[in-house]
Amino acid sequence: MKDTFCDGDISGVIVRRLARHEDPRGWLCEVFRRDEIAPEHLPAMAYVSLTHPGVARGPHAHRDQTDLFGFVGPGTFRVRLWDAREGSPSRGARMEILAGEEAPTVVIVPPGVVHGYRNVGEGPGLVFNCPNRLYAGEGRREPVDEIRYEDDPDSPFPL
Ligand SMILES: Cc1cn([C@H]2C[C@H](O)[C@@H](COP(=O)(O)OP(=O)(O)O[C@H]3O[C@H](C)C(=O)[C@H](O)[C@H]3O)O2)c(=O)[nH]c1=O
Repeated sequence: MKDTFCDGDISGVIVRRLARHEDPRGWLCEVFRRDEIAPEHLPAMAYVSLTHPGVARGPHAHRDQTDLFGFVGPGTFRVRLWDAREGSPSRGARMEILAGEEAPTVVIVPPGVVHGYRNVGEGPGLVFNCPNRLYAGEGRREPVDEIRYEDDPDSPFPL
């Protein structure tokens, strides 16, 4: 397992800062559009999770799934990604992104890229994900496509 990483862009990771359309009622952000997203990234489902202040989710990786994370608030997250993929042109690269209420952002994470995020705000934070694969497959009949590192005391992926 690769265990030394340097700051740098990770091949295939897309970070899209969202335009927030504000008016006296509040704001609106487009999250994704079929005419602006690669067909292979089109979502198969969506979920939303709430994370308490100071708490992290991940680091995880997927063998086949691409994640499309949306950080639009409430809350602020420190997102970290690592490229440990054999043969990747950016193997050894790591990225850190601050995202959430003040910086609405979509992060597209290709298969094999290790990723996770920590709520670095003062209150609970919401994140949604629109992955391109169904969780546990059709009818939830398949093994979950997920490699979890959070319980590895020697994990080279600190959140
Ligand atoms: C993702 C998912 C989870 N679940 C259930 C399974 C567990 O009973 C509970 C919590 O799931 P998990 O511990 O996997 O949640 P996280 O640790 O936040 O992981 C998620 O966020 C990290 C950053 C990831 O990258 C994973 O893709 C994603 O699983 O929700 C479902 O029922 N459907 C789903 O689509």
